[in-house]
Amino acid sequence: MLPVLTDLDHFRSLLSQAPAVDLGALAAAEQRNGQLTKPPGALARLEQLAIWYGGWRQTGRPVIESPQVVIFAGNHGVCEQGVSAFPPEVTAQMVGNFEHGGAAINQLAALAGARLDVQALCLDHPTKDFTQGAALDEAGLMAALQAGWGSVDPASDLLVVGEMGIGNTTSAAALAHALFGGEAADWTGRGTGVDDAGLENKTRVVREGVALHQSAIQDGLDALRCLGGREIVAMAGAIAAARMLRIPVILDGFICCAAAACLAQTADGALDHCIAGHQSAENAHAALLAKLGKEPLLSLGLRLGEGSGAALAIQILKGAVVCHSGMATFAEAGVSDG
Ligand SMILES: O=C(O)c1ccc[n+]([C@@H]2O[C@H](COP(=O)([O-])O)[C@@H](O)[C@H]2O)c1
Ligand SMILES: Cc1cc2nc[nH]c2cc1C
Repeated sequence: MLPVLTDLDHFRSLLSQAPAVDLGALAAAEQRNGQLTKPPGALARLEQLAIWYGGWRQTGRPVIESPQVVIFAGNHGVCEQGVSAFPPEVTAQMVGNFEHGGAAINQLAALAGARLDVQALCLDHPTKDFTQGAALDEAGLMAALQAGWGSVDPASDLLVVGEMGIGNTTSAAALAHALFGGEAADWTGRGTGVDDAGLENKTRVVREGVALHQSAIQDGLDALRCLGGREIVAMAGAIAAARMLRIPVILDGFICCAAAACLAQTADGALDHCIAGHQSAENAHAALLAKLGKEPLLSLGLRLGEGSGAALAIQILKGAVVCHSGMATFAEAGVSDG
């Protein structure tokens, strides 16, 4: 059962005492892997994925039966600074599209056999423009965290979190810059497709926003309050809830990874139950994945968000797990093991 979140310090303490991978299950999965009818290591990364998944699911012979995809949507005051190629009303319009089954994620979640949930977070009340003040107050941060925390189905066995939010690559870039330093330009990309002048303006916005808040940011949760959008905060809440429930997570693109980075910069090892589904085309995603120590499963140049790359990667993880749990051992199949 998931505890009810009381306040931010409660969340911090839950993160720091989160369950670890089950070492017994990990050993059992490793042992089974060594007996399967293939040359040692021939399934390469698929073998490591299945063992990792079994460790978190606490079994040496895991199955994936009930994946869940949750998409959070939020609106961003920083759009007033002209940081996106699209207008903010597209966020609510796309929520309608998700609800009617017309978006890419609807197709990809269905293909992966995943349940899809959509949560629109106060779309009529954008966060404050973070170049003017903190994006959220503490109550707003808590509410969005709680929305994510409460969205995870305890009966699911794999989680993908996705997002929709015009302007959110600016917020994600600011979070990465605040958490990992460097220059604003290192973390700022074209998002939905701003031109060169747009990119320059967006980089200025990221630089100014981070300069305004840096002294107030001690950890990832401070960063989320100052610079985050509600959908980014909610993704962090859902990823943390999945950890409490021992549900492995596949991370999506740049914005999802910025949310995840806020957890990693709040408690060591907070992303041990996560793998990177893909590397998106957003400029800084590769650098962010490197900071997280995550190797993406796919690199298709996607830059859609919505959890789409991670939903596609469910199929890779399913492939790993069906081989691991369904293959015969050398002894069972009567194959000589060399
Ligand atoms: O997932 C990514 O890496 C990604 C890269 C570029 C754009 N997006 C999507 O595009 C939207 C944000 O782009 P922008 O230009 O409005 O900041 C948001 O809805 C994201 O889902 C997503
Ligand atoms: C149309 C559209 C669809 C999206 N899905 C995720 N982000 C998006 C941004 C736009 C602009």
